Amino acid sequence: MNNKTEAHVLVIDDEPDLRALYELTLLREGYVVDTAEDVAEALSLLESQRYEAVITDMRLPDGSGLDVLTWLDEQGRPERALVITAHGSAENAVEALKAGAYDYLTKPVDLKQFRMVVASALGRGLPAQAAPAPGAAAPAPATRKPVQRGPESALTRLIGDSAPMQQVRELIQKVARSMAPVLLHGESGTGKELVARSIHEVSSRTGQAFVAVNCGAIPEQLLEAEFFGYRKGAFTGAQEDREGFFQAAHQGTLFLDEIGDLPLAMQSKLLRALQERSVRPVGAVTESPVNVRLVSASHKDLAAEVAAGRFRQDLYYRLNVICIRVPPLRERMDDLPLLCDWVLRRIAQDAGVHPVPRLSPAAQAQLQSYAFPGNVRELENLLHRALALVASDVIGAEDLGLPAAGSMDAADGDAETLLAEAESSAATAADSAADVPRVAAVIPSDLVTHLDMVERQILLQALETYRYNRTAAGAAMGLTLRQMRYRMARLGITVDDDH
Ligand SMILES: Nc1ncnc2c1ncn2[C@@H]1O[C@H](COP(=O)(O)OP(=O)(O)OP(=O)(O)O)[C@@H](O)[C@H]1O
Repeated sequence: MNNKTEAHVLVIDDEPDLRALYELTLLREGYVVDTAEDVAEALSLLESQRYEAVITDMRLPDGSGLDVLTWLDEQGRPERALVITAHGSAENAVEALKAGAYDYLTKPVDLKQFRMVVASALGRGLPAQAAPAPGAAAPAPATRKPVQRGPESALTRLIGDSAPMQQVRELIQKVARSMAPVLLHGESGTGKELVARSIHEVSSRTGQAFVAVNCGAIPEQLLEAEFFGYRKGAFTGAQEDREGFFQAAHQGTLFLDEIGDLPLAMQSKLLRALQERSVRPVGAVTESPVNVRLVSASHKDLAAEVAAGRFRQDLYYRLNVICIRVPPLRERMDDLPLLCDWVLRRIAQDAGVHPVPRLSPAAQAQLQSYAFPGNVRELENLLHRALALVASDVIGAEDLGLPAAGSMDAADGDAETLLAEAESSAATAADSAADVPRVAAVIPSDLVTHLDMVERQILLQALETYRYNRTAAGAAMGLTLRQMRYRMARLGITVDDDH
């Protein structure tokens, strides 16, 4: 029995047997329980009493569980809501999460899972049997990104006051209050992992594990073992029990980066684990429940991947309950001074350099006019390199190793400074196409992604120039319509009509 709790829980269900079953299960856990059989009775109890959690059936005689959720939201009530949905009704579950439910359970309710989900909603420890198998080794570190734990929280490290970043921050705070899966969409280097980590740290799971996995970095034949663990002797080389990412992230958050890279077979297994909330290690006979909050990310347009048959629609639906778009740096250039400042301070501190070097006005102007196809990661690399090369404590434009003016059109306000500073001819908007090969003046940390981004920019530019006529835009670059279609699909570019 859980003795640290006197939590009040309200159960709403019109079936007397189920109501009694839930009540009894919760009483055994040491909670104080009230029950209601419809929306009206539930609301009258809620008006006179605060609860820590409300568990409601979706279908009720005088309305729906969503009515209770809406009421709680409108009243600004702090109760965490759990919704019980009919079996196979993914729509209901997604709808409930979008309406603000903390989590959902599917009928027929598995009592072990029921206890686990309620405990999680109440921020309590979980039943012992839900924990990973005792003695199981942690997953192979090679496939886990190192956890960077600094004194500052991830949210504090997420620099930027621009409107798009403020929006991202608000969404982080909002989604951290529930268990709803979150899909982060954004180009490489925009800070998706930092956002995922922030969601974890703001949520009640903060003291637990945050496990970050790059799905594209794991060989296909190892995926199942890495995700779900394995038992000793399951295959040659399995010399001990080993837990997978799911067990390692138990009670915490699992961040699946580049989820679009998972092969279809693994997508099915992942979907099953999410639906059942339990995993079966390779070579094990039974499944064990896991309580994991999932955040996934992709730089690909997953909807386009679904349309192309490369990503399971049902999995996409499950992952994409809440989508946060992490904007590219070029869409939030207002944040550049703050970011430069922060990055320079950090690099100088790590390198023991005093005083922290500053950027000359010319260097600032040049950065401001650069497109940053590799986003914040590219900015970091660029400043790292500049700091290593600079002889004084002022970083000049020449230390950045960028073309005289970036691959993007010079920002209006900076054009004069750029003209004055650049020794070579200044770029104008008309020069930008000719500048493209110079985008890689700084050696990219990930060439393939970098080239994809460059290609994407060129295709978009051509499409815009030719009013989204793919045949004309393709022809201008020596591509047939077929080749153009292929490249656009690969890079997730869509246009409305088939021109
Ligand atoms: N808003 C930001 N403030 C401060 N640092 C940031 C910000 N966004 C990104 N960074 C830094 O940029 C680097 C790349 O960020 P991160 O790994 O989160 O990007 P990502 O979108 O997950 O990239 P990828 O898709 O390639 O994995 C990290 O060092 C991160 O700390």
